[in-house]
Amino acid sequence: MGNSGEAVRVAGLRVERGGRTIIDGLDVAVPAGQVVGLLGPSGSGKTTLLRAVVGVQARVTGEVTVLGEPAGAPGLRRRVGYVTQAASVYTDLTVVQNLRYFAQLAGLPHAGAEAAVRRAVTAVDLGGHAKQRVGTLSGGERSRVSLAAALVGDPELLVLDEPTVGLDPVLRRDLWAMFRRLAAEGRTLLVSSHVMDEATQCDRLLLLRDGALVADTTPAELLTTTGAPDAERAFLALIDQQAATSGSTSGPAAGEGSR
Ligand SMILES: Nc1ncnc2c1ncn2[C@@H]1O[C@H](COP(=O)(O)OP(=O)(O)OP(=O)(O)O)[C@@H](O)[C@H]1O
Repeated sequence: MGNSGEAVRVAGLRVERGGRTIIDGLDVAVPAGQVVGLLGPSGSGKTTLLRAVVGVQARVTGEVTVLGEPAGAPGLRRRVGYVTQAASVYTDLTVVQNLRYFAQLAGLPHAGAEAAVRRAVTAVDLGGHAKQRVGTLSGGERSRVSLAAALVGDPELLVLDEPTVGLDPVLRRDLWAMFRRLAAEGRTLLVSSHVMDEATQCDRLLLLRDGALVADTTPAELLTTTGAPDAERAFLALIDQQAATSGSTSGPAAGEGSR
């Protein structure tokens, strides 16, 4: 992984979407081999940042370095797995057919592909649905197929945009256990969520609000610095603190439109 232990480095990132500046001068690093949670309210810029990391976001300025290469570089295609919020798999194919296709895209040799597909199906607990057409799966099952599609090529960096939305507590727990396992094996996971209790499962937390970093911390540090009893209240406390200190200088920090 090299690159001084960083999987991702973002420097001076600025992103415009629909004529608005969504992110304005963001600096942040994601250490390699960790599960890093990207948390923040709806509209805070999580997806935009993830898209910049994966290299699919237009109108980006600044530097985004991923596994030592510029974001979106062709050499990263097989090293980075990205799971979007909307399931991006083929509804007319079965689970296994989808995964075989993604294995091919990832350039896996035929011999290794079947084993990789089986591993991915097991990892997301879809063994019982392997031969089912994706179009007939439930929403949660379908999003797990997307996750499996990203896992099948065994990428070094997994960028997951709210992978646990719509999943029941047991599945969420199991998926987080899998994220932890993947990190223990040396992979890096950048996972967005607005479920604050998921924060406790991360090694590091990046808290985003209005496209700016409110905190780059650990779950334990977040609780001690704020004195809050849980991640949700800690986040709210940080927002209040920030609004109190920066409200007069940085515009609408405590105002309406931040959702
Ligand atoms: N194509 C676009 N044109 C204009 N504004 C956009 C566009 N795409 C996103 N935005 C705005 O950019 C901001 C950040 O959006 P983004 O999807 O990154 O937020 P998010 O934190 O991922 O939100 P959520 O948790 O709801 O998915 C939002 O205010 C959104 O309305």
